[in-house]
Amino acid sequence: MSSTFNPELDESFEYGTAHDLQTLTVDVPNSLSKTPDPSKCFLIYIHGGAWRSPAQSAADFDPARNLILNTAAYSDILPRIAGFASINYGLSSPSSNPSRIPGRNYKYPQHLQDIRLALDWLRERYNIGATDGWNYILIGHSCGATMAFQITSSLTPSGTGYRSPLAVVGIEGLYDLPLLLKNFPDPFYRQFVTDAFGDSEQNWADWSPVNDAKLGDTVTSSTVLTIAHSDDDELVDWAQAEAMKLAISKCKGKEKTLVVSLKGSHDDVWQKGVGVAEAIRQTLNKCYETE
Ligand SMILES: N[C@@H](CC(=O)c1ccccc1NC=O)C(=O)O
Repeated sequence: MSSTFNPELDESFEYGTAHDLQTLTVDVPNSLSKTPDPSKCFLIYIHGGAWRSPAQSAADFDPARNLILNTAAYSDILPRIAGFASINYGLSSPSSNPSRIPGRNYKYPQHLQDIRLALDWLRERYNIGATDGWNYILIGHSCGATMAFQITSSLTPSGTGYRSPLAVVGIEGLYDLPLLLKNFPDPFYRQFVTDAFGDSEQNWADWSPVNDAKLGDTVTSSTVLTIAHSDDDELVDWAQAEAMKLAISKCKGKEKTLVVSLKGSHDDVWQKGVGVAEAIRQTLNKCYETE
């Protein structure tokens, strides 16, 4: 018997009907059992793009997924992977020129509500993430990393019908929005934060994962929290990763914190795929290291 993952289904589905970005792509074996195999987990990706770039989408996960599936260098982690999913979600638009297209003028927490709908859909359809369901790892790039951590603290309290993710992987993530704006005075940064979160600076701090007191109460002590960042990132600095490391060190799961140093520019890490794939490899190895 080969343990190699052989995707039979690579499809786009609608997880909602409010607009055309409520879709996700799924890549799983057709015969996937509802009964989970505890030696495997699902990889669920949340793309970046500053909550508003029309150029980024669920397809951002393709280069890393293809590397993992087709490159001998990743054959060590392939047996751990039950499938891949990648989520599209509604976007913001410049407040100076608001879009009239449905799903293009989002304000927080609408983006996050779409992520939750997508996860609910995966849970209903494939039993991914249900209390008795498949294990999963949430992976996010840039603002996708922000949302991966934000959504985790609403999924994990008992009674939600979800199990804790095996890991949360933040790549080139935004974790402390006031600090980001302080370190990057270019008006573009303030603009995209305002477009997504409105004018209230308090709101920016409240939504920053570094200030999420619930994260530590909700993840289990075995949840791996990965902060991956590249020295070559020209758009987001290490100060974000450092701030999140400090915040995580106060969590119950701190012994499972993993810091991964990547190479390549902010967008190289997903466009070339090596950075995202490498963060996933190290995370999976950490998740299963005690076996
Ligand atoms: N390529 C994006 C820029 C972008 O995504 C970005 C820029 C600075 C800091 C973070 C960013 N994205 C995070 O999700 C754009 O064209 O809007």
